[in-house]
Amino acid sequence: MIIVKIGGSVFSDKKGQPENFDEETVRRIAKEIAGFYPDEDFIVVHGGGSFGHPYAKEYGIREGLPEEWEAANRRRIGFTLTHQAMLRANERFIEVFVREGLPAFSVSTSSVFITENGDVAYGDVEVIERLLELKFIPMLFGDVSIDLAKGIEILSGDQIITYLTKMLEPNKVVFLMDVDGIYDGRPGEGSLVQNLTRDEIDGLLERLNCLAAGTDVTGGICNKLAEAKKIAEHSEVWFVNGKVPGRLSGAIRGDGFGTRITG
Ligand SMILES: Nc1ncnc2c1ncn2[C@@H]1O[C@H](COP(=O)(O)OP(=O)(O)OP(=O)(O)O)[C@@H](O)[C@H]1O
Ligand SMILES: C=C(C)CCOP(=O)(O)O
Repeated sequence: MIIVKIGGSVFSDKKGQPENFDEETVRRIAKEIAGFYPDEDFIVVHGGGSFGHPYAKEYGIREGLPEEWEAANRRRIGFTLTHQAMLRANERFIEVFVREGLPAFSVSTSSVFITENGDVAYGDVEVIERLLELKFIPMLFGDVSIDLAKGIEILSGDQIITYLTKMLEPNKVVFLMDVDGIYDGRPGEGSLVQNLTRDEIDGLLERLNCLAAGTDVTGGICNKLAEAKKIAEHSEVWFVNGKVPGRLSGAIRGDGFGTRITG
């Protein structure tokens, strides 16, 4: 089984118009997956991109539910609007995958996971397991979540993958981004790290100025690397450029170009 994360930076321009969707790129990614399906089982998780992130930021979802009624109700509205935006993104993905003959089936993240400060505290993976047995491609997405500590939260696609990896033990996890992999510095300034062991991640996190690296509400590259450290305990992890044809296929085959993290 392979878990593929389609990052928000791959399927949309996060600084562009709200809800812009790069259908061409998503179609090409679907075609690459179709080259390995059904011999290989897949779970696909997509990020928020220009769909969920603007609402999450505008309504301060990560700050949780305040005591005061008016402020809390504004945030409840924002919670719903963020989720609806993610459902619209998800619908676009499902349409493209189905058109390519792939039985992608939407699993609404906020209905199957409960978080505690943004990490999954409880998740029902049985539906996902059954879908896989029946040869579907479960498709999840970064979403809002009911949170045990804060009332409400954002659940990043990256955190979902950590949980799924622990529970389902895939052979490989591939993160698609809009750069060639993990850089030892900012992309364009640092060099591409092609091979990384789990033990080397802490040092890299220290060398990267994590506060400046990501601008979205779920922590950008630093969060991704921190999650990759947990994921690499159970599975090989790849970070590759989802905008470049063939890179996903290379990671799936194991001879790809990007960053490969081993345990
Ligand atoms: N050292 C680094 N290595 C790789 N990418 C980096 C680094 N520093 C900053 N970045 C930026 O991080 C971005 C990827 O993180 P981002 O959170 O946007 O990922 P994503 O998975 O595509 O998005 P989303 O969280 O919306 O799904 C890249 O576009 C890149 O410019
Ligand atoms: C902002 C929302 C709703 C989802 C965030 O998921 P991510 O883009 O995978 O971090």
